Amino acid sequence: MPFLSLNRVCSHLFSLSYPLCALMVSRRFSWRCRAERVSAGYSQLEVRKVSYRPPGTEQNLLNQTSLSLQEKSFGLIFGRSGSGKTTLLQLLAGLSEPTSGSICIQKYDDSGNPIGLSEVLAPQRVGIVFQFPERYFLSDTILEEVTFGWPRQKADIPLREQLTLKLQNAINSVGLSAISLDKDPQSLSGGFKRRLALAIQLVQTPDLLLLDEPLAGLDWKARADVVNLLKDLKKDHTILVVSHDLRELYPLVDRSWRMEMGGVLKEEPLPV
Ligand SMILES: Nc1ncnc2c1ncn2[C@@H]1O[C@H](COP(=O)(O)OP(=O)(O)OP(=O)(O)O)[C@@H](O)[C@H]1O
Repeated sequence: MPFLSLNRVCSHLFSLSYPLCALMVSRRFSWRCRAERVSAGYSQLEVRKVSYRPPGTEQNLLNQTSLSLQEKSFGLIFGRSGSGKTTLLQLLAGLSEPTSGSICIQKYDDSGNPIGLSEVLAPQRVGIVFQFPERYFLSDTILEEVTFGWPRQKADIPLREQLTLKLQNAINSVGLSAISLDKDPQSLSGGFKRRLALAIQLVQTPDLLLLDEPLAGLDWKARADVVNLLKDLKKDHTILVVSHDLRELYPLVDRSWRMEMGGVLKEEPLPV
């Protein structure tokens, strides 16, 4: 199969002509820019006194955990193995329910005053990349992997337009646009597999991106590559990472917390 450009892919995927795809994408970009210019204030992820005890067990894995993370900033949770870091990410992603406490998004005006009530963080607004995400790739091509579960021929024009834009944004933002989308995901290098794992989440346009040990198992070159990518993604996304690789991620970090054994979270500068 020849190299598939993004425009070609869009038309192939949704049965549209290339000029129509290009028009849809450029129109959407101009709407987006206009919408961004008028926005004011900011929103913040707020975890409020969350405790978690798995059903049928006697012990809390998380105890009165609280944190807040402003949009478009980078938070890092570190701490000993088994302290509860991944458990917290799972709660944020909606994979388990807190036993008590709340996880929400609060909006603020430019002076830092809360606007209205906080909203519960819906699972569909969160993207999570697990440790070693490449182990969960299912498809034969990058395109199928990123668009897994999408409607094919039957989608109406507005939906096709929306999906085309999402695909283009996700592929561009992780730097995969120079790679043929018909490539087998398993043939990619370690660093590019991580890029693909991020694109799979970004295509859903999440408000919050959660990453569990994003540098684990990569060689030094791929690690540097992923750190640079995260630095770029931070400009447009709110990112919360669990990692032991403190030195490499240090330059990106806006806020950090230590998870102590027993699931107690404390805000603390990185010990590097
Ligand atoms: N469903 C469950 N039921 C009971 N115990 C659990 C459950 N899930 C996790 N645990 C335990 O909770 C503790 C915290 O696990 P978690 O994976 O969150 O730790 P972690 O800090 O992410 O560790 P690591 O850095 O090794 O990934 C561990 O002791 C784990 O065995």
